[in-house]
Amino acid sequence: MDYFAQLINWLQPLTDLLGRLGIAEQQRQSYALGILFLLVTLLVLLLIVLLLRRPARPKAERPQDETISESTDEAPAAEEAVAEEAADGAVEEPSRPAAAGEPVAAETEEPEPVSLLQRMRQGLAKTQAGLVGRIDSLLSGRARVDDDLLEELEEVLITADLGMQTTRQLVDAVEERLGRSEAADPQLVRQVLKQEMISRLAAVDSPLDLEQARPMVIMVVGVNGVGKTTTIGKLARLWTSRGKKVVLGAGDTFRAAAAEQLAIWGERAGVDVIRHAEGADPGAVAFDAARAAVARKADILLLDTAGRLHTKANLMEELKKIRRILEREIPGAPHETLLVLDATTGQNALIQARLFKEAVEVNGLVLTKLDGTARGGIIVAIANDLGLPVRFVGIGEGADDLRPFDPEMFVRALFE
Ligand SMILES: Nc1nc2c(ncn2[C@@H]2O[C@H](COP(=O)(O)OP(=O)(O)OP(=O)(O)O)[C@@H](O)[C@H]2O)c(=O)[nH]1
Repeated sequence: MDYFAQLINWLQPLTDLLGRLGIAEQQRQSYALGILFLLVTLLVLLLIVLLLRRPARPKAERPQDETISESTDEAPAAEEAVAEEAADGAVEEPSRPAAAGEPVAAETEEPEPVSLLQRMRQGLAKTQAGLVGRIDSLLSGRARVDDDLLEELEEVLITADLGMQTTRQLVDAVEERLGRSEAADPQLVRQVLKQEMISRLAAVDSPLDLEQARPMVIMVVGVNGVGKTTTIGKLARLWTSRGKKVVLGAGDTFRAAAAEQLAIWGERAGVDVIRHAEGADPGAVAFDAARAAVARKADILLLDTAGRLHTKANLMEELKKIRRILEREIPGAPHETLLVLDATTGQNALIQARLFKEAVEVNGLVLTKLDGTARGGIIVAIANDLGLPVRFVGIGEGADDLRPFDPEMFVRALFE
């Protein structure tokens, strides 16, 4: 009640003013209260409007300054020239720009919660259990290195997808370095295997040199569903976060969703995607992508290709044709032909690698889906048998789950 009396007191000047305006005395207080209520409501509304109109956070800067419309500028020239190479002239679709204001950079700034080694260990947990876990149980309780132990070791390595050739070499190395003496400590077997695996992987290891050309043209090949498109998206993200200007070419015109999937990755990474209509000639995409990469002064052109069986000669011919088109547009291109292999397919990945290597000049490998398999030992088999460097490994579906391959870290993640 006191409060009400006080309020009436505060409103006295307003009540007086209403009196001067000729409002009857009985109505002055209710008018004054009504006016007060209106003013408070207006004030609250004003505050809400001001809060809603607060300026948005500054937008993340796009890694490249050219607009996608340039891609359409080049289209006539590109189509004209492609018509010579490709009978079925493709229709250029403008590539998709990054969504306006999308905080592209924000995603790349996430703090690394666990160390690289730790993350690699998590990704390789299944292979760790299937390979090193089995080696450890084989060695536990043994008193010496003898024929039985070596035979069982051979079996473990073969069933863990290290392949005949690599298994034989590893077992021979153990035998050579430890002998079959009474004194040899079986626990040393573990040490020898670890060192041998590191040295075999390191012997063919060579990180991808992105500075060898500009634009550095990377053609990505592999069978269906191994993770080519995903790998390209992850690489685009990785390299743009390191200040490289990347252009993507959606050369998989066969699978309906492939170009769309690549466009989404392109948007996330803030890079241009050169794409044509579904079913178009992949050679035409390669041509336009090469032209666009040069025109836009890109550091890297990543070209996706449709998944194909290594056994289909006509599809392998198509890859050769794409190579020729790239080479004609950019001398030396493709500078890297990256073969993507699905680690979960084990020995089949080794067969694919062999056949792709014979058909097109594969320079490097990407092993994906290591997180989903106990067959990660296949990496040692492929690198050792084929003498090809593993450039990257996929240890999850997340955008940051593609890691540059480091032989020592890989083997340490398995053994330690
Ligand atoms: N767990 C896991 N999944 C992955 C990894 N890399 C790719 N994938 C998944 O594998 C599936 C196939 O990947 P895509 O990139 O579409 O494969 P693609 O080779 O382009 O397929 P095609 O166009 O059919 O040849 C997707 O669901 C990816 O998320 C990885 O390292 N780990």
